[in-house]
Amino acid sequence: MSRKPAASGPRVAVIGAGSWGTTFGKILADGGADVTMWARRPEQAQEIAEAKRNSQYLPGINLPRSMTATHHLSMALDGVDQVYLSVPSQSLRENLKALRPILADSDVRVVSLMKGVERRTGLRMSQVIEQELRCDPERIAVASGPNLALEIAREQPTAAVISSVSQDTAEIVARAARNRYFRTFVNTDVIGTEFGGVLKNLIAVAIGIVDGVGYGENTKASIITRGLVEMTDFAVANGAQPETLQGLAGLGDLIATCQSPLSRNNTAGRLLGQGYSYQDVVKQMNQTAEGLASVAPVLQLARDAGVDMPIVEQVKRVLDGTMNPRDIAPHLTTDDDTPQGERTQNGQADGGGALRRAFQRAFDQFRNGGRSAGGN
Ligand SMILES: NC(=O)C1=CN([C@@H]2O[C@H](COP(=O)(O)OP(=O)(O)OC[C@H]3O[C@@H](n4cnc5c(N)ncnc54)[C@H](O)[C@@H]3O)[C@@H](O)[C@H]2O)C=CC1
Ligand SMILES: O=C(CO)COP(=O)(O)O
Repeated sequence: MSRKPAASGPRVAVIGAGSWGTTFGKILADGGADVTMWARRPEQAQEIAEAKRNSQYLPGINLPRSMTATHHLSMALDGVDQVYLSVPSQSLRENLKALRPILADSDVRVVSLMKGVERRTGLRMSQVIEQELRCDPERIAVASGPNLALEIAREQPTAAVISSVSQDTAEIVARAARNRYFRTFVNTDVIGTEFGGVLKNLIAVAIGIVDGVGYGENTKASIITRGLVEMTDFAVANGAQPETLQGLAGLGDLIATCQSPLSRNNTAGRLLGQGYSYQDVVKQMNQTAEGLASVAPVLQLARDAGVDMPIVEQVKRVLDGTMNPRDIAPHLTTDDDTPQGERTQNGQADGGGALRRAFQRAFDQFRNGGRSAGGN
């Protein structure tokens, strides 16, 4: 048996050996980390550990020799510095319950690779992690960006963003999760970074519907552009910074997911556009299409924040079978047709965020006796 090459980086575990978890394990191992994958199924763990393959999720890809795998959680987590989570979002909470006894009182950093919100609570994945592990948010990071797994597994050059409320954590994780084909940037806007990944899935379902019914590039470009406005309004109303949505986790991922036939959300939309019902689509998908479960909680959050999301609303109606996919448009056809400002529904550049920040700066300056309060 060949000896495992020594790692130069941190010891990490990746929980979930589907297409993204396994690809991220490869990214980390190729960057020098000592990686152990945890797979739910023993035969999958065995294939990764022994054959250095994950033939179901990454056909044709050779995994690094240094990467190993187990289906025993305690073995995967033994002595780790960082844990990366990549299971379907709706199963995260139950998985965290098993991790809690091992991770709760440690200083291990926990990184979400997922792009969904919890259907029952509307919580983002980092919020579910914080609740279930009862851990300091400074220990949590999220990774997002235009990251179609199979392209990265083929080592095609790609960028991503690592976000944490702690700049330190973001930088530590970004240093581990980079190599010659994968470059990570950092930010501290966790809300914007997570919602970017969640919301582009919903717009990708809409674009799939457009493809499925056979409409062309104008319809797609209109929906992508108005979709970005919808994403920005929603995220900003929920506390994000608008510029995050212009970055890799917003616009970048929107482009990748809407354009690629590799996208499962796009594929699900295409089937809906071709006339398959929601139930048929779920049966046909053998991988995770997070957008389908995120539609309802996102619309609820939008209603709570007073944000209109006409494109996401139409996706919901198609899923519910109450709208003909051929009626999909960048606007609701039932809308009143009063001309709207283009940039956002409020006619402001970022849903009011810039205005709010300007007020905050003026207020801080006033409090400081006319001196600048510093920061931004
Ligand atoms: N595949 C991609 O290109 C990317 C995916 N993501 C995100 O990564 C997350 C994981 O997605 P993928 O790896 O693509 O999905 P996948 O469908 O390829 O794999 C899911 C994995 O989770 C396992 N699993 C299913 N139910 C489970 C449960 N109840 N408990 C534990 N494990 C369970 C499956 O056995 C499989 O190993 C999603 O949130 C997705 O949005 C993010 C970026 C890229
Ligand atoms: O998040 C992704 C690319 O960044 C993957 O998209 P899908 O989940 O639609 O395949």
